[in-house]
Amino acid sequence: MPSSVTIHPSVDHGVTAGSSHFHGGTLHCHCTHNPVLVEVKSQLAHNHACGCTKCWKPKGAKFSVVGVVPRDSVTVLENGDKLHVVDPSAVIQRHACKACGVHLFGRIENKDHAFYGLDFVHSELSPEKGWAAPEFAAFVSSIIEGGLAAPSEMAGIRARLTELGLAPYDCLSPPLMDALATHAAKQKGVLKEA
Ligand SMILES: N[C@@H](CCC(=O)N[C@@H](CSCO)C(=O)NCC(=O)O)C(=O)O
Ligand SMILES: [Zn+2]
Ligand SMILES: [Zn+2]
Repeated sequence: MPSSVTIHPSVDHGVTAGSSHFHGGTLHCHCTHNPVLVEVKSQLAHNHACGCTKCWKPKGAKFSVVGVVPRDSVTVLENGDKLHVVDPSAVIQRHACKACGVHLFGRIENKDHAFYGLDFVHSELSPEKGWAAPEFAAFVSSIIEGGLAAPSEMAGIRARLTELGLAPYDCLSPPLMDALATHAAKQKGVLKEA
């Protein structure tokens, strides 16, 4: 089902299923000389296309594709001195290569955050096959904010995402939004038990 509406190179020709026997691999930045090398000893969870302005996207892509792994499964193996945190004030501390700009991992350091303990990683940076497929599209309207789409294009983009099996949301997926809300309700002591 090819389309003139592009999302991200890894999904534009269809979403590739992941392997249930896959347990991680390596991530490499785009530097040809002394690339940053990161090991991820875990399969991805909640892999998704993200339209937000903060996530790293390959050149020409409207969306990022990003998933989460336990932070303890992430190890910088080579050239870690090239990494810097793109926005220290952001909830997700994105560690990017200063030379090529690729984001190697995004870490949540706020212990009170619902997703504390998880790192956001881009499996397209890995030569290994078997990473879990993206399951939905998040922050779709944010591509307008990022100057990557005109409002008039949004119906076609959402239709293409739906055709690819990536349900389009303007935040995270309902289960993840419920997890954030549940965490907040617990912190406020107002969680209603079913
Ligand atoms: N409209 C804003 C939204 C940015 C945003 O909230 N991004 C989410 C999802 S990023 C991964 O899916 C988020 O968690 N942000 C926290 C952070 O990025 O630190 C925009 O587009 O910038
Ligand atoms: Zn680099
Ligand atoms: Zn994002």
